[in-house]
Amino acid sequence: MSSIRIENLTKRFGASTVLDDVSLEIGQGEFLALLGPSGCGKTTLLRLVAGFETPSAGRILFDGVPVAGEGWDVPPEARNVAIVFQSYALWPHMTVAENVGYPLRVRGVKGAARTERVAEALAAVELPGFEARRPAELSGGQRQRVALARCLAMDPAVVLLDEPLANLDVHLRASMEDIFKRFHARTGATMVYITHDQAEAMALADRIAVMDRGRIVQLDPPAKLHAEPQSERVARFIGEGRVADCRVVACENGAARIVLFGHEASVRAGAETSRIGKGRLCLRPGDLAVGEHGFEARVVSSRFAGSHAVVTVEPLADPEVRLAVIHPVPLAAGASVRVRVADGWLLPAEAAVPAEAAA
Ligand SMILES: Nc1ncnc2c1ncn2[C@@H]1O[C@H](COP(=O)(O)OP(=O)(O)OP(=O)(O)O)[C@@H](O)[C@H]1O
Repeated sequence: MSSIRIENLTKRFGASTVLDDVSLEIGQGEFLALLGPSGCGKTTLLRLVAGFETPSAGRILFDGVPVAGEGWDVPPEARNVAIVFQSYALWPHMTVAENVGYPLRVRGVKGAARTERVAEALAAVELPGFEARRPAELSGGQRQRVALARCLAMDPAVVLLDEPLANLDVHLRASMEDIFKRFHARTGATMVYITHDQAEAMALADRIAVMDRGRIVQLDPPAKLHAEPQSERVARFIGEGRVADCRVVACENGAARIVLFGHEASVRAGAETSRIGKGRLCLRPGDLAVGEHGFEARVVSSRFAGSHAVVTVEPLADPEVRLAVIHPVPLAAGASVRVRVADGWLLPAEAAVPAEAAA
């Protein structure tokens, strides 16, 4: 396993800057997810780490040793990096055992030693006994597990995964998430995992780097990212967050009293935040409750989600705002309700600009 240090990395293609002064440290054996909308630069960052692209500025170090930038350009094969793509990239003419054993063959591992390592890798991804099959005889999930087993056999220091579950259905994704976790525990490899699926990133990663237009806009463990978004953009991107204007009447030691649509409520704030006046509040569906108290609102629509419903409401005090509320059952459109603020997160002051104005 290697630590990865990315320093002021910029990548331009012609006139467009695809990565803009990105700095990031990934610890030895850490599982880091790169999360962001299509085109934000995730794959480009991964390709730079792998060595398929060279930086326009900045540098990349593995275990403190430069591999790219400022005159350094260690080729991909010398970086001990394995890559798992969504397309699996298995050789169709080879058996599963030959595919998994290929990196070992290249390194000169022969005979029983190779057979043993292949069997071990296949057991780790729960495909024992599949050695003689060809990729065409496998399901999508099984192919992806063979690709992982090939990675495992290589014993890489760094594993880069580019949306490896994108081609799989929902059920397979869940079971593959478990396999990735076990794979990570077994190899101890440093893993960088690209996804635009936040649930996947939350389920797998130690930390998540949220990217937006070539920059990292927040880097935090999943729970903190969800609970304490540092900008309006992240607040909206993660966990169906909605943002509304509020008035802060008291704020200290991580707790704030706010007035939202004429009603007072207690919410969370950054420990260092102490201000009163105008504020912007991030509200997740689970932060609100329909009941006997709270601000008046009208139900716009309801979406049934299995164990509960997500009800969209518009406050009477500001019908432009749409908020989502978790409720046991769907509610009829047009119904009058009261909504209580049970929790919420006061966005840091520097984030209190509308997303459009910040764009
Ligand atoms: N070789 C290239 N030449 C020119 N532009 C490129 C090249 N590679 C990527 N880009 C551009 O860089 C931007 C970022 O692309 P990148 O593939 O890194 O995004 P991404 O976040 O991985 O997106 P997705 O989730 O859709 O894969 C895009 O606008 C893309 O068109």
